[in-house]
Amino acid sequence: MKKIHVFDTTLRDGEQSPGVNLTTDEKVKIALQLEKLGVDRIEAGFPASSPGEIISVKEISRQVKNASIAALSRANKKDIEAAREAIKGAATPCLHIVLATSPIHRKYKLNMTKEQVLETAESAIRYGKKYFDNLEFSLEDASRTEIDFIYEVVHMAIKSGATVVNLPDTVGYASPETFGTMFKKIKENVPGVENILLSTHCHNDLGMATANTLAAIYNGVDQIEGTINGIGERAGNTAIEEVALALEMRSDIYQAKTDIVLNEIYPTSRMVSKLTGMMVQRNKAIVGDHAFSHESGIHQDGMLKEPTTYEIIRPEMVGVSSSTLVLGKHSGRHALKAKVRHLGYNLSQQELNELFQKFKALIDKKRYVLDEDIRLLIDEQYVNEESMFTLSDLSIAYPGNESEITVALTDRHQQTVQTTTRGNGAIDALFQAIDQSINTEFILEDYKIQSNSAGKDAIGEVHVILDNDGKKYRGRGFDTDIIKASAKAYLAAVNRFYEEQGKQPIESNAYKFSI
Ligand SMILES: CC(=O)SCCNC(=O)CCNC(=O)[C@H](O)C(C)(C)COP(=O)(O)OP(=O)(O)OC[C@H]1O[C@@H](n2cnc3c(N)ncnc32)[C@H](O)[C@@H]1OP(=O)(O)O
Ligand SMILES: CC(C)C(=O)C(=O)O
Ligand SMILES: [Mg+2]
Repeated sequence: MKKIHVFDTTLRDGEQSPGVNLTTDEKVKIALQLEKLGVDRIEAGFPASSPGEIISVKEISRQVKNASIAALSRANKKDIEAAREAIKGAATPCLHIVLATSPIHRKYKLNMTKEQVLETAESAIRYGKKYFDNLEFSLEDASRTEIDFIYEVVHMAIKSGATVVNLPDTVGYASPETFGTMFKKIKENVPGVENILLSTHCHNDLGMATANTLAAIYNGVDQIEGTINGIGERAGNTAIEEVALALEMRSDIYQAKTDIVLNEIYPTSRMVSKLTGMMVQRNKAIVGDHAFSHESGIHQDGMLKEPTTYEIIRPEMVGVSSSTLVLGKHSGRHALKAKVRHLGYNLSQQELNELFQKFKALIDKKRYVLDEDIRLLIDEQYVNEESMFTLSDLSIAYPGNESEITVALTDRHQQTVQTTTRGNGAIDALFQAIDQSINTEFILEDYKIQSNSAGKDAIGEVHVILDNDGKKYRGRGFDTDIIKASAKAYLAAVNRFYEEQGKQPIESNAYKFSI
């Protein structure tokens, strides 16, 4: 079996999904989980994009011990220096230089001739090689580049010292047939290609990212790039979990394997979804809620007789499991620990203790605590503990047919702000009250609510996207009370706003007191 190297770009291309802006702590958590998942290289970010990005990439480089850490850079010295500064502490750093090669990008974006593209790329690679043994060069928009020019650029990159050459389908334009042929031709026509890792990076604009990636593997690539849950720019990137499973299930075709630890897939997917706020589509392959559900009679009959009639992947294989252990009012820490393990999470003793307190609080409100409830409680623990504001009190009244909300928010300095507002419904009043408390106005661009477990007392999950001056902030909140879940989601987005801007709240006129 040929080994396929996995280059994860959840923290770089994945973070390019609109509205996703992870804090350093969140990025480190994801990076450590990606390492556990067994990816070979983690693209930690694009350091030249902001000083905050350099800090995050540095911290990831410090904490991740086994996986190689890559940083993206345009083909210029300034970007390369920023990348160098950010990943110099990594165990195995890798500089990733990108420059577009297609006629459209050359003409309209870069305003460069073919010769200028070659010269610019070569001098960037040679400059980068002074500091980095591992260097990847990407021909952005390769799938729309003339094949002869691809040969020239790939050859130049190899001669200049690139150790990985990546051919992305940047705009998701490729089809498996043409994309596979491109790699076959490169292997046949470019001298020295056998001495480097040939890589691919696909986007999902036509829903073919996984198919194109597999076609590339079939035609000889050594490395694939992608993200968890397929998040990323526009329609997203290749979903790593889909490729890993396709290779596992169809080794008869591809004769290739990744080092992905399959049963870490589901916990990783959950973590990425919760921290990015990007919900996984229910029918998404491998990690969607319905990926292993069987609804119709004939299928259920088949499953009962012999699961392989309708199930090609055992859910446990990817870390999805349901157990017969029922958690209730009288359950203790041992049962909770066993359930947590069964659900695919590894928690420290302190995390388990915190979860136990939350579990006991929930069982006072809910008759049965289901697997999904436990997952939500764990996911909620991922919320940044360093939040600017937390919800300390909330009450609702309906005087004269109007909705009136009183909300109390506590900041990091233990100052509490209390505001009472009326609105056109409880949610309108609630969000206005929060805006007034923090003296900042957000546009509510999206609001979604769903029940995540069964029963009238189920936990509600709310997602919001807020807009402030054109920038988007996502937030998520859980509670058995949906008004509280909405307040938590709104505050999670507000906290992201403050985190990103490094801002202090503006003094508000709301009633303020210390606790
Ligand atoms: C295919 C991909 O996903 S590539 C990664 C995309 N990711 C991102 O862009 C996220 C981070 N980006 C950013 O924060 C900003 O774009 C920055 C800080 C990098 C640059 O910001 P600005 O200096 O304001 O430039 P802006 O983004 O508006 O324009 C890009 C410039 O880089 C040039 N450029 C684009 N790609 C490259 C490249 N690979 N190498 C060299 N120059 C490039 C463009 O031609 C343009 O130059 P111009 O100003 O001379 O026309
Ligand atoms: C930086 C490159 C690899 C990229 O993201 C793309 O071309 O899509
Ligand atoms: Mg990309």
